[in-house]
Amino acid sequence: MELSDGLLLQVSSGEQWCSRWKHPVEESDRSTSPSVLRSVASSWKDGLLNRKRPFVGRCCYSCSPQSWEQLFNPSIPSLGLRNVIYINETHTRVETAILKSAADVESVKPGYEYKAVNKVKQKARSVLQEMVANISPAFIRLTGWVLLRLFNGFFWSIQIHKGQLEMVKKAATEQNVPMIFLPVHKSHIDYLLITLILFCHNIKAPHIAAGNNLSIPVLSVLIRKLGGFFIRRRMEETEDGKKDVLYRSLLHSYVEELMKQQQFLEVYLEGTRSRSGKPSTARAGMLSIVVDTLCTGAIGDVLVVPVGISYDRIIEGNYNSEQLGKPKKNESWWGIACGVFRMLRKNYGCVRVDFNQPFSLKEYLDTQRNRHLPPPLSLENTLMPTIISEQPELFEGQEEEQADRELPEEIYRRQLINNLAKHVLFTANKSSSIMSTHIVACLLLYRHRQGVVLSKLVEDFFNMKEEILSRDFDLGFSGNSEDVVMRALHLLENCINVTSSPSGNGEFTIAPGQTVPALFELNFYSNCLFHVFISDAVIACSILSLQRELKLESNSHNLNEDPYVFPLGQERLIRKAAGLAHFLTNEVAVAPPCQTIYQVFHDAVTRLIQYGVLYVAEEDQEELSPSPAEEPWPKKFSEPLSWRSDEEDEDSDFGEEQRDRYLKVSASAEHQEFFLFLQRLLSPVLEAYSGAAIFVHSLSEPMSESDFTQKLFRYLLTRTERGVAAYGESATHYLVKNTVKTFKELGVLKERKDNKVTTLELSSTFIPQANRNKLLQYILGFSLL
Ligand SMILES: CCCCCCCCCCCCCCCCCC(=O)SCCNC(=O)CCNC(=O)[C@H](O)C(C)(C)COP(=O)(O)OP(=O)(O)OC[C@H]1O[C@@H](n2cnc3c(N)ncnc32)[C@H](O)[C@@H]1OP(=O)(O)O
Ligand SMILES: O=P(O)(O)OC[C@H](O)CO
Repeated sequence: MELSDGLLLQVSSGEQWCSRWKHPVEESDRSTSPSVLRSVASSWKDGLLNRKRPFVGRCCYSCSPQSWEQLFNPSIPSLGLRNVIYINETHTRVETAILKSAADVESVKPGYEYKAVNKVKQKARSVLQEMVANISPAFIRLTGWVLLRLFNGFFWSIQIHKGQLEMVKKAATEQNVPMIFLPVHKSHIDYLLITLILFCHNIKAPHIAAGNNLSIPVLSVLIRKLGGFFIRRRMEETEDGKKDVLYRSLLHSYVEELMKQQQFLEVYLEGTRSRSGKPSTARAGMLSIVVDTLCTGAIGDVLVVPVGISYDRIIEGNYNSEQLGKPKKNESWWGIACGVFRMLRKNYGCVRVDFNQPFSLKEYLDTQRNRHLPPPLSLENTLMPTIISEQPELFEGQEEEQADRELPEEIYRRQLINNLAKHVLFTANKSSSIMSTHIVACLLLYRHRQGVVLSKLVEDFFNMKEEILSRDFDLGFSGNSEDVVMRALHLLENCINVTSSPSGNGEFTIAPGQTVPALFELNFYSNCLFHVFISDAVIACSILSLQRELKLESNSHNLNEDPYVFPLGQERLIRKAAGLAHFLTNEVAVAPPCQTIYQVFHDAVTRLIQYGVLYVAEEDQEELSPSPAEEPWPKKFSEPLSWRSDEEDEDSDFGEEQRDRYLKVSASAEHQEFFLFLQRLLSPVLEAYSGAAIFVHSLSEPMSESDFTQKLFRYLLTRTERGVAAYGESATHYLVKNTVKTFKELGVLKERKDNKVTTLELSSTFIPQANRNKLLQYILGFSLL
C-alpha cells in the first residue's frame, strides 16, 4: 500500500535525526529515558489504530449541494495518500490539447473598438506580449523531471490524497468546463507543486496568474512556458493614478479567452505569500473577472477548486527579515540561486497538498441569489457602540435601516464576489493539513514557554494531534509520535533551545528560543494551526472579559476572589465572543460567510461543555440577567459574520432553554490548563492591539501612515527587545500592519490622502482621552496580561 510505503520511508529517513537528538555524541551519557517514552508511545498505538482520519476537502453543502453530491463516492476517502516524489515518470502523458490551446492563446485579439488608434493597438500588443503565457508541455515535462529529483533531495515526502485527485481528474475529463484552482499561498514552491501534481496525474497544467515582480529577464520566458501569465499586482499603474482602462480590458479579455478555451486557471487570492502563517485577506479582482465571464454567458460554468498547502518548513525558512521591518528584496536571479543553494543544503520535511472537491460557480451564485445578502458592515458601526458604550443609539437606527435595504447592483456584486473569495480561502485554509512543526511550535510557545522535558512534549504532541483529528482537520504526517516530534525539533532547531534536564534524569528540556527571530519564526509555524482552536480561544478570552465585568457589576472588592466563580449567561458570552471575532477580523476568519457566527460559538461552547472545561450551572438564573448595556441585541450583528439566521431562530436546537443557560468554568487543574492554553493562543495578538491602543495616545498631530506604522513597530519591538512584552511575537510586522488597518476600520484613526500620501490622525471620537482608555480597556478585558 502506498500509504504504508510512504510511512516506512518517512520513519526511516527521520531516524537519523531521532538518534541524534536522543543520543547526541557529546551528551551520550545523558540520554533521555527511553522507558518513559516507550510507555507513552505504546499507549498511543491503540489510539492510532482506532482513530479514523477525516477526509478533508468536501465542498460546502450549504452553498453548492449538487456539487457536493457529484464527483464524490464513498470509496473516495479510502483511496489514501500518495507520495508524489515516487510517481513514476511513465504515469505522465503529454496533453496535446495544451499545445493547441497555447498556440491559440498567442493569437488573442483584444477588443478595443472604442480606441481604434494605431498607437494604442501597439501598446495593447506589447502589454499582451508581457502578459500572456505560452505553455510548452515538453518544457513542463522537462522541468517536472528536474523538480522531482530536486524535491526528492529536500523533502521527505510530498503527500496528496488520491481520492481528492480522483475528483479533480473526473471533473477535468467529464465536465467540459474550465476549472480554477485557488490555493493558499505559503511559499514560492506552491505553484511548482500544483503544476507538478496535476501534470503527473494527467490533468492539464493551469495558467497561473503571476505577479509581474517575477517578470525578470529569462525567468519570464521560462515562466510563460510553464503556464504563468503576468499580471500587475496593483491595477492602477498609470502615472496620473487613474484607472488603466486599456490594461483592465486586456486582462479581462485574456482571462475570458482562456476560459472560453476551457483552459484551467490558478490564482493566488491572497496576492502574496503569507507572512504570518495565517491566510492573508483575499483580493477579489481576478475572481471578479471569472465571475463576470460566467455572468455574461461567455462560458456555461466554471469549477472552483480551493487548494490547501502545508509545509513542515517553508523553503524560505522564515520571513524574519521582513517581520523585523526590513523591506522585501526584489526578485532576482541572485535571490533564486541563493534559494536553490539553501534548498540543497537542508531537508525541509514533509509537504501536503489538499485539493478540495470542485464546485460549480454557477450553482454557488444561484444559491446566493436566493439568499438575502446584507450590506457590508463596517467595523466602526459594528463595534463602536460596544467600546464607547455611551453612544449606542448613534449607530443603531442606521444599522436596522441598512440591513433590510436592497443593495444597489454594484455593491451587491462586490459583496457577492468578496464573500466567494472569503469562502474559498476559508475552505482552502481549513483543508490545509496540520504539520508536526506546527504542533511543536504551538506547544512550545503557548503551553510550555518556559521549557518542557522531551517525554512531556511528546505526550502533549500526541494529545494535540488527537484533538486536531477529532475536530476534522487532517494531519500532514504519520508514524510514531516520538519520531515525528524528533523530526519536528530538528526542523525547528534554529529557534529552539535544548538543554539537559536540571533534574539530572537524563532527559532533555526543550524550550522556545528567546531571541526575537526565534519567537517570530515559531509564531509563524504555530499560526498554521491558529484556525483549529480559534473559536474556542475566542470563547476562552471572552469568558475572561465577562468574568471581569461581572466582578465589577457585583461590586466585589475582593481582588483575590476566584474570577471563575461567577456563572456566565451563555447568550451574553456568545455576544462577547462575536464582538471579539469582529474586532479580530483582520487576524482570522472564524466562519465562512455562509455560516452564522452564533452557530460557530454555540458549537464552541457545546464542545467546551463536552470536554468538561465549562459546565452548566442551573442555579441563580433569575438573578443574573444580561447587562442592560448589551440589550437589546442589535440587528447589526445579524449578518454577514452573522449572529443567528432566521432558520436557526425557528430551529428547536436553539430553544430558549439552551439560550438562557448559565455556565461556569471547571476548576480542575487539567481543564484550567487547557483554558489557559486557549487564552495564550490569542495573547500575542491582544498584546499587539493593546500596545497599539497605548501608542495612539502619542498621536497628537497628523502623521503619514508609513511613519505611524514604523513608529508603532519600533515601539512594540523595543518592548520585546527589553523583555517588557509578555509575548515577544506581538511585535511582528504583520501584526503591526493589521492593528493599523483595524484601527482605521474601527474609526480610531482617520485617514486622508494627499498627493498619494496617506496621513493618519485621531478621529474626533478618540480625541478625548477617556475614549482611548475605553478602547484599551476593551482589549485588555480579553487579555491575560
Ligand atoms: C510536471 C510539471 C512541473 C513544472 C511545474 C512548474 C510550474 C511553474 C509555473 C510558473 C508560474 C510562476 C509564477 C506563479 C506565481 C503565482 C503567485 C503570485 O504571483 S501571487 C501575485 C499575483 N496574483 C494576485 O495578486 C491575484 C490576487 N489579486 C487580485 O486579484 C487583485 O485584485 C489584482 C492583482 C487583480 C488587482 O489588485 P488591486 O490593484 O489591489 O485592486 P483590487 O483588487 O482592489 O481591484 C481591482 C479591480 O478588480 C475588480 N474587483 C476587485 N474586487 C472586486 C469585487 N469584490 N467584486 C467585483 N469586482 C472587484 C474591480 O474592477 C477593481 O477595480 P475598481 O473598480 O475597484 O477600481
Ligand atoms: O510573497 P510576495 O509578495 O513576494 O509574492 C509572491 C508571489 O508569488 C509573486 O508574485
